[in-house]
Amino acid sequence: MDYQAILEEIKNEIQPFLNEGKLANYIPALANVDDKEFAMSIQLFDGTSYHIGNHNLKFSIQSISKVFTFTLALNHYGKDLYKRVGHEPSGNPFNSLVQLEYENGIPRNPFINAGAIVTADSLVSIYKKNTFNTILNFIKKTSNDKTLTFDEEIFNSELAHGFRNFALINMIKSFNNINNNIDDVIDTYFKQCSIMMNTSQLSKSMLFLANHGINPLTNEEILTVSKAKRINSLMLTCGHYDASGDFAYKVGLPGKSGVGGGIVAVVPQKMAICVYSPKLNLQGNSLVGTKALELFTTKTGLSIF
Ligand SMILES: NC(=O)CC[C@H](N)C(=O)O
Repeated sequence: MDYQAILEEIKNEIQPFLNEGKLANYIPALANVDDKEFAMSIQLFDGTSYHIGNHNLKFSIQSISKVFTFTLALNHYGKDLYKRVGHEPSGNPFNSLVQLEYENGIPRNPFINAGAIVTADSLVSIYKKNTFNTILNFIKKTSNDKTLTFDEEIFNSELAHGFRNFALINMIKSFNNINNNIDDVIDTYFKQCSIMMNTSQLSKSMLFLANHGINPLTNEEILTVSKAKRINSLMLTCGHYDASGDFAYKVGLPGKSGVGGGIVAVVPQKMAICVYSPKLNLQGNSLVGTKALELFTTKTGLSIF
């Protein structure tokens, strides 16, 4: 298949949609980006990659980081982790508080903010003050890239404006589902969200999920087959919050979005894809990113269905 030609077609066809959607300005530093930006990368198992747009432009990975932290936590705790965070879609916005009280501080899944905060807490229990470094090193390993860093300004901006996340963590703590100091946990969570990557690095970093847990570029086992299956299914059912059904319907791939405008998607046994465009739809997922992935699976037939 001529992937480069397909990427060119997609770039042409998404042009009208670049005017739609809205930047995530509830974290003020996230709005300091060119809102018409578009980039897309495809990474195959043999090391070949295809790109369109500004694939060297780094953006804040935001909730895409939740895939990495959940992978780390699942590796460490196994099934016990599900006592503290579930694996059902929430049907609610990513930062919603309502369900959490009814459900006694047990977040529905690890990809909504509440679930990612509990996941971060579970990692702080193991790695203490070294938690963020452990997360960053893990992403460096999966992407085979030692240069990754986080953006201090975005981190501080979220720390200063993350009222929702402070409400979530306090509510969860009141149900005894946070074991560590709130500031240490929230610090870890905001830092992981502020990690900066481009579409090329992110597509590489997700390859292990397309290959039964083994990074095909390094042959390193990141996860067992069974755990890789679980994470893919969580990405399919929960990776786009209350638009997960819509994403599965239109795109038909396990995927994870972030409010920084990135989306990663996994084509089992074949490739990982990342697309970036910062303006978001109403559910907080990249509007053009979703459209581009829909065009990709329509043109190539490469959906899981
Ligand atoms: N959906 C997202 O990417 C949300 C992450 C963001 N840091 C927040 O907590 O609000």
